[in-house]
Amino acid sequence: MCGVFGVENNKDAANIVFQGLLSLQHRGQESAGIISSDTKNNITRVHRGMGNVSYVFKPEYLAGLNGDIAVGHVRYATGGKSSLENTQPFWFDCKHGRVILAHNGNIANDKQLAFMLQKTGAIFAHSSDSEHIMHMIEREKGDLETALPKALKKLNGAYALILLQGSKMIGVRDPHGIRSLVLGKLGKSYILTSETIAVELLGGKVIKELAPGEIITIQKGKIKKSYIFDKKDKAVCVFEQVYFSMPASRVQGQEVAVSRMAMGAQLARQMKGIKADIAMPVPDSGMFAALGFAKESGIDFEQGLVRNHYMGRSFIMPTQELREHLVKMKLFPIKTSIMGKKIVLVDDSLVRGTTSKKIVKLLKDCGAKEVHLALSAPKVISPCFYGIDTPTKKELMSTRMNEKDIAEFIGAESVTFIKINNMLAAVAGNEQNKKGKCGGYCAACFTGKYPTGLKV
Ligand SMILES: O=P(O)(O)OC[C@H]1O[C@H](OP(=O)(O)OP(=O)(O)O)[C@H](O)[C@@H]1O
Ligand SMILES: NC(=O)CC[C@H](N)C(=O)O
Ligand code: SF4
Ligand SMILES: [Mg+2]
Repeated sequence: MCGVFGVENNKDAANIVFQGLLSLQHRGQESAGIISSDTKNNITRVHRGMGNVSYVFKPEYLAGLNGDIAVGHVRYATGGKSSLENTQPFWFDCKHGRVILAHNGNIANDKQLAFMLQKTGAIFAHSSDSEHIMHMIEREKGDLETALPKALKKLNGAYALILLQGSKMIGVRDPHGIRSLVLGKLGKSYILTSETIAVELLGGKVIKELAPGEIITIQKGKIKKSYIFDKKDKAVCVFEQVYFSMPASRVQGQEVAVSRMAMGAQLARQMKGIKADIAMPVPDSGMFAALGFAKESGIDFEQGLVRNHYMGRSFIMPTQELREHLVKMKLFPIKTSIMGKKIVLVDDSLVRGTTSKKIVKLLKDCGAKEVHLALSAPKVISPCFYGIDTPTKKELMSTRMNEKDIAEFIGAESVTFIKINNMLAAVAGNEQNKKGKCGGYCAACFTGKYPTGLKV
């Protein structure tokens, strides 16, 4: 995950980035940073810290970040520990002058790269995979824009990058387009960011989602160059549709809320004939799937769980202890809605099982008669190496248990996962899905087939 946001040609650059990061907070809660440059006087200003955006950027820090170009990052660690030293953006003084880098994604061959780089004299200042990208660029001949595609071809993984060099802002999307990058316009400034909502909330206009393998160079309000440096089969992360993105954002042109409702409707068709009093969402991310389920099945939608919005997302917390604590603290039951009811509980996904176990118990403690858990994502059976922290198979509940065992373990009457083709049929860019392929989407965590050819 992680969120990136860059803006150029704007006197209020850091403040715009700050607002952009606020709207991307759901993509990374561990740390946040902004680097701005005053390009006339060649001054770079940096502020990074652990915690949420509004906590890190107290007004006095934000006020000190003046400049006309800036980039920001919210981090969900996947490579290297969750620490201040790994908080992005990073800046480097190198043969290309001062270069600033923000990365969403994960480099799967980072260990091999690190070994090679260190052996040949590299000194690392960070322990995250993102630094390796810059080292690789620096080893290539030519100016930054010449070196960039040569270096990127040596990476195996997923990346949406924003680089700043003087008044230039460069955006890169990996050859499969696994991670997203959106181009927007705000007055005379261009924006590059992870989600459409971050542009639109500021009153800007979304121009396009960058194409897989696209590099775009923008300078002083003008697009200087845009080309495809490497094109592979499109494989956009389907989990953006399932869980990561804001429902109001568009992924491959389709509003995420629409995709989630369609997934819920597909689930209802799969579970046709189920007898229940209410369809209840697990907020937040299960909300639209439950709505779709209720509409399609005719079972009443009822919100029996209320989320505390002052607390973050549990799945992206860095330790199991923190995840368990957060799930416990963040959902309140509405007892009147729950007591004596047969409930279809709709959530977007079951990964480690942390959420489901706690919630089913909560509902049963409040007097629910039956709980049938319905998931709008298929079984997660393989780790993600592209920017999600599910590094080992043994952490994934569906690799150890079938539906019956999971139901027993979490205390539910039944558990149903959406079938993979039904999920893919619900999302946009799905022409090939009808032929039974994951056309346009990466679904490796459900299939074990990695678009970049990784083997586990
Ligand atoms: O099986 P698990 O390992 O518990 O992971 C899956 C759960 O985690 C996510 O919720 P999260 O609390 O992160 O975010 P949300 O509030 O946006 O739903 C997701 O929506 C599922 O509820
Ligand atoms: N989730 C992400 O995009 C993380 C970016 C990078 N791999 C890091 O750990 O900082
Ligand atoms: S493996 Fe899963 S979470 Fe990772 S990029 Fe692919 S679809 Fe997304
Ligand atoms: Mg959830």
